[in-house]
Amino acid sequence: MPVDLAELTAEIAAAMAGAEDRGQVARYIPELAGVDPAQFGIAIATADGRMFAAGDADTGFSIQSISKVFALTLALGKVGDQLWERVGREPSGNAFNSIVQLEQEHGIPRNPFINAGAIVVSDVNLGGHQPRVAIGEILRFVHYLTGDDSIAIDEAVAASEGATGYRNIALANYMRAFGNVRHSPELVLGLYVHQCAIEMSCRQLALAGRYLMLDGRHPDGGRVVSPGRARRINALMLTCGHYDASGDFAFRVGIPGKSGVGGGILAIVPGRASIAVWSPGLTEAGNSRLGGQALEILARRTGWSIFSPPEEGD
Ligand SMILES: NC(=O)CC[C@H](N)C(=O)O
Repeated sequence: MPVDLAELTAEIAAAMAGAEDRGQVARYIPELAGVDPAQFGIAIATADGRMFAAGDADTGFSIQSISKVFALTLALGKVGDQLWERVGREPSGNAFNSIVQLEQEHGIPRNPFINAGAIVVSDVNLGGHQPRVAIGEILRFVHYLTGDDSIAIDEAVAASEGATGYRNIALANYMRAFGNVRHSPELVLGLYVHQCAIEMSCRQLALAGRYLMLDGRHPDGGRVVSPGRARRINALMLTCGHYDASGDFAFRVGIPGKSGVGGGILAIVPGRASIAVWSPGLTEAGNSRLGGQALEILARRTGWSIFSPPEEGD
């Protein structure tokens, strides 16, 4: 029998409201340290155009590394498969902000979803312009995907990370030394911290992810990316979207997902659903603790793991 998604989202939100171990809110970006960990939201946009939401699904949060999905989509649109000469496609097995592999691997980051890889993607998206121009382009892309022009950048979060992001400054400079960052690190990071500081609610994020469940199509009929590209972005989300906990996420949930240290996760069930969950407390690996648990329950109850055979009438 098909699952009632209205009931299920409400049930998951209620279970998460009472959860005791909620993880730790990110502290290394000062502006994020003050976010109330008691919050939880979930929103599901389905392929047939319905939306189910529960909990704090309309509260805005910092999407942080989830922005790497949209930035990657734009960069692939600009340089196509040439991007893969500068960024790999393998899980890193290291923390999101690790520098350790870069020396051995000649300044080529393992994948576009760790910070080093996303910084190279920002270098591509900068394309000789001022950060302001490239930031405008990413925001316009998100407006187009959601149909919501109210989505904006939280300038306080961007400034907070810009002032304290010493690891990212190190990563950008290190890759500059290898020639894999081509603009000034300061300009590239200007773009990077602003894209991370985009604020969205679960409902908005679920809308933004729809092209990835629809084989690259915009729900309004246009094409955002080719089917093959949508498939590959989903593959990268499954293998690299949760950093060194990507294997565990695939094991427990079995759905492509991209997390951010703001506590959000965007998860894509190809052909079925674009899901956003948010709870600010994180695991040690920097992924939303309750967000991961919520998706685990959702996948089990719906049979939406990509490793499950499709059920008739579902
Ligand atoms: N995992 C994340 O969300 C990291 C993004 C954050 N802006 C950083 O660069 O550290």
